[in-house]
Amino acid sequence: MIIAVDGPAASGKGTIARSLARHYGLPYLDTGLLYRAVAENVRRMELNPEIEADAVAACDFEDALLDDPVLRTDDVGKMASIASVHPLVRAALFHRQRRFANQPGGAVLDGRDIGTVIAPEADAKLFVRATPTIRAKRRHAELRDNGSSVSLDKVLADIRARDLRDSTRSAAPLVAANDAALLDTSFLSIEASLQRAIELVDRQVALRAERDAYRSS
Ligand SMILES: Nc1ncnc2c1ncn2[C@@H]1O[C@H](COP(=O)(O)OP(=O)(O)O)[C@@H](O)[C@H]1O
Ligand SMILES: Nc1ccn([C@@H]2O[C@H](COP(=O)(O)OP(=O)(O)O)[C@@H](O)[C@H]2O)c(=O)n1
Repeated sequence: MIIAVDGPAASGKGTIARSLARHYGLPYLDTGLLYRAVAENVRRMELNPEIEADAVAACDFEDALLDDPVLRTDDVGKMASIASVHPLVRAALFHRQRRFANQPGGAVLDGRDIGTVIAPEADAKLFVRATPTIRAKRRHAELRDNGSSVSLDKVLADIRARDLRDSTRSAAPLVAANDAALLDTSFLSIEASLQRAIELVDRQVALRAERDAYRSS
């Protein structure tokens, strides 16, 4: 079973996707980390993420980079959003994500374009959202817990800028797939949003099974 979880920054998609993976016993990939690794590599190579050839040159990174806590910072998130605009960057990361999604037994992936581009055939798709202010408060608390002194205003401004860039780019923009179930976590606790996510996945999987049975009857 492939489960695609998409949504904007700090909507709760990672929390939900990780828990769905545990619940269904599936491997999990946070695809945002791949784009964050490219961004950090661009910085280390002293290249410019706005230049497509520079960003592409940074796509060849060591897997160990994915474990570096620096990838979780706000600045790297912003640079990732700049580098991920380029079609050739997305192409360079495409096969790795497809392979992960297509492994025997399936997988859970979260990102921006999982349900639309990486795994359009996914058995279940969620599009997770929450208001920008609530997302900024969550991300601010998270960054503060990790030792950052960034202000809430700056986090909110960064989230708004990232939403705009991610949803207006021409290559694989942030958009809900037509067949994705919407899950607004603004006023749900983590526990309640997980519960709802499991209900939505189970419902999509049951509907798909019914449809397949009908077609082959
Ligand atoms: N429903 C929720 N209520 C409160 N906090 C949440 C909720 N969902 C996630 N969080 C917290 O918000 C932060 C961002 O969540 P995360 O799952 O990493 O978002 P995303 O993967 O969409 O960027 C984390 O600190 C997480 O614990
Ligand atoms: N599948 C994906 C995942 C992330 N990204 C980009 O990478 C940036 C960082 O993604 P992320 O998922 O780690 O960010 P958060 O939602 O955790 O803040 C996003 O703002 C997107 O621009 C993407 O383009 N496609």
